[in-house]
Amino acid sequence: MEKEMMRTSKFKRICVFCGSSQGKKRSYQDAAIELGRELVSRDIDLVYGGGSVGLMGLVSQAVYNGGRHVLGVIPKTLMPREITGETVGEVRPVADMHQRKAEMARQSDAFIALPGGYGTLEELLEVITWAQLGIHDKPVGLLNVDGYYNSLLCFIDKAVEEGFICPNARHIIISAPTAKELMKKLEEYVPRHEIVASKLSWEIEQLGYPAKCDISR
Ligand SMILES: C/C(=C\CNc1ncnc2c1ncn2[C@@H]1O[C@H](COP(=O)(O)O)[C@@H](O)[C@H]1O)CO
Repeated sequence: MEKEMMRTSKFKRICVFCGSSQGKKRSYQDAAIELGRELVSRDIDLVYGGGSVGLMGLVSQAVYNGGRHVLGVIPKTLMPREITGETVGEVRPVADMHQRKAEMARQSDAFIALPGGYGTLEELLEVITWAQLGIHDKPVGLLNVDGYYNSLLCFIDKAVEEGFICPNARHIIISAPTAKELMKKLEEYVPRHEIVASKLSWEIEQLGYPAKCDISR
């Protein structure tokens, strides 16, 4: 009870998308560990794609070492240790990649993408699209370590300029260079975009979303 009153964040669980590789620069690895520690310092639990490979292993180990709960959501096909390594904390096996993304989203109050490749980009763009459509109203953060995502952010600005993303929807992505700055922005985030359809009008059962969300607008 006392611990609950001292809670330093409005988020209970954050989903982190990140590379299954470590990347070439030490700064990417340091940022994954720093993000894990930042979540711990704010009493936030981790949801992620499971396993110990790449940045995924570093962020999950940092959160686990800090005493917070770690939930790895992993398709059964990727479960063999030789593919993804050991998962610390709780492992939730799911049937496929679609179920994994729905379950990671359902379990989390916000999303953060660290540097990564195709898998990370796909996960990030999907939760942004879902926010735009009104499937969820959870904040989406981009940890832009050493400017790794500058070209993606420029591309998104170009899409706004060219009329493919509406200016208010540009604000769905919250970016910052450090975990501390990003967490501060995520805590303060208020959606500005028009949603296409209310969360409740989506196929809630199919997407696995609870009828009521912890984070309200
Ligand atoms: C492809 C390789 C290993 C596969 N191992 C993975 N284990 C767990 N989760 C994974 C794996 N690969 C992708 N994911 C998910 O996508 C994101 C990382 O993908 P990226 O392409 O490396 O950015 C991550 O958030 C997971 O949810 C050999 O490297």
